Amino acid sequence: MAERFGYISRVQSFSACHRLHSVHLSDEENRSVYGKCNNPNGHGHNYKGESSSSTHPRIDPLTGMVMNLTDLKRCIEEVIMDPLDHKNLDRDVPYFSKVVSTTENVAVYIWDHMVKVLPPNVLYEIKIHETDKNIVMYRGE
Ligand SMILES: Nc1nc2c(c(=O)[nH]1)N=C([C@H](O)[C@H](O)COP(=O)(O)OP(=O)(O)OP(=O)(O)O)CN2
Ligand SMILES: [Zn+2]
Repeated sequence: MAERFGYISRVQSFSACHRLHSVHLSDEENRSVYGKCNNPNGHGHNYKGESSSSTHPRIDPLTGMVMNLTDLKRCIEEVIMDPLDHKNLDRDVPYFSKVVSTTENVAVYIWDHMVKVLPPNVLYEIKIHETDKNIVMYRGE
């Protein structure tokens, strides 16, 4: 039987607040760079994260799966929901105490933590919708 290849992905929404503020910039530079998003009291988002499988995942002929989506769900709970959902990213997540909580850096954070708990060569892309219009994709580069 010819080998088959498929792609899997799981979407998960999470809510968090943050403030765009870089420790490497002065207060005036922060205001200039981030504008309203530098408001000291922060603001919130209903983020939507999507974890997609690797570039060429084989469908196991015995199980019929690329990987069990239940395992991906458990990984998302551990890496995204537990540390990020209903949190203040800058105050509750140590990683963002020195890293500005842009959507790009949220995607990098999720990638760096998810790649440690998934089987090797499975994770292909993390896509984060910060708003309906602002979307970031990260592939581990
Ligand atoms: N490169 C990035 N730019 C911006 C980010 C980011 O993470 N990476 N984040 C923000 C702010 O967090 C902000 O909350 C999002 O911008 P905002 O203008 O509120 O969102 P929309 O563009 O969807 O708002 P509309 O007014 O409806 O267009 C800013 N920049
Ligand atoms: Zn924001």
